[in-house]
Amino acid sequence: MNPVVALTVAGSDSGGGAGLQADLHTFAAFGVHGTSAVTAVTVQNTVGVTGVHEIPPPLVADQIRVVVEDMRPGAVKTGMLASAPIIEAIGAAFRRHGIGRGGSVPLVLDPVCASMHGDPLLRADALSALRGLFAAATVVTPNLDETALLVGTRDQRDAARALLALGPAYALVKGGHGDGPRSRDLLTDGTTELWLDAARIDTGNTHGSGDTLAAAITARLAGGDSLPDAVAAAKRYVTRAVATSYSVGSGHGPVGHPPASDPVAPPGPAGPGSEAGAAPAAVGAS
Ligand SMILES: Nc1ncnc2c1ncn2[C@@H]1O[C@H](COP(=O)(O)OP(=O)(O)O)[C@@H](O)[C@H]1O
Ligand SMILES: Cc1ncc(COP(=O)(O)OP(=O)(O)O)c(N)n1
Repeated sequence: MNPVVALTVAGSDSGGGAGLQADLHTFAAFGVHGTSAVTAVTVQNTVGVTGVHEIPPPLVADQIRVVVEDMRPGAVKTGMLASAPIIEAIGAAFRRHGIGRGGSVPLVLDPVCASMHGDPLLRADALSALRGLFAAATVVTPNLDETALLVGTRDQRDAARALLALGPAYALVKGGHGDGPRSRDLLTDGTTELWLDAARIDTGNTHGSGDTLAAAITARLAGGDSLPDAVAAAKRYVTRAVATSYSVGSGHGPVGHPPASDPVAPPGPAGPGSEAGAAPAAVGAS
């Protein structure tokens, strides 16, 4: 049986811990075939980011086009988007190919602004372009540093409200960078609230945790989960990923990517991977 397909639109982390490398590891752990549109190449290791080379915007859009036309991803994730022109090219490509709200393919938007060391991964003048992409998202998944930049607050409920005003169907506001004993993330669509709670694991090796959470949501959405079910499965997965993190290099090591305990089932005979399912995938974008 052929696997379902997911697409990540993200930057490369030469250290292999975060970015599209973490996304592809996560997709594979869920049994999902991972594809990628590279937005930027970062010069990065466990200590920090020392260089960024942006990919020309038409080339980013073309990577999306060839993947979508040929392989029909069931869900799409965005990570490091680097600059306003790249974000605008991606937004146009998403509209053209029916990705995100208003289309048939769910979109998980992780608004990456900086690495865990504070190195910028988004140009300062690109914040408004990034906010402009939110209306296309099924869910946005910022951490509290990102909510401070995007909507001016670190309070999880206030941030979720302000994010939803920008148009995504759901906001998942991560609380993971605090110092408390729990790792609590808030998922809301403005009507219902779901707190995803796990014990904080005592480790400095959490590089790639945000990417892994968002990629796991994407994998489960590609398999047809509802958004709340996908987020619950992804939270369970990222907790295991942090629990299996390891030291490599002299800085913050990466989270592990163990096989998922609830992998995505391949599509049935009429699914998106079969000839009978050759129409564009419609897997519950909300
Ligand atoms: N030490 C930890 N123990 C358990 N869960 C963690 C830990 N660090 C992060 N997480 C979880 O990993 C996910 C990603 O969190 P976070 O590190 O805040 O993202 P980002 O990498 O975008 O900053 C969240 O669900 C968070 O609660
Ligand atoms: C190329 C690239 N993309 C994203 C990140 C950030 O990864 P994330 O998992 O959100 O967070 P940290 O691991 O940096 O806390 C990155 N570093 N590089």
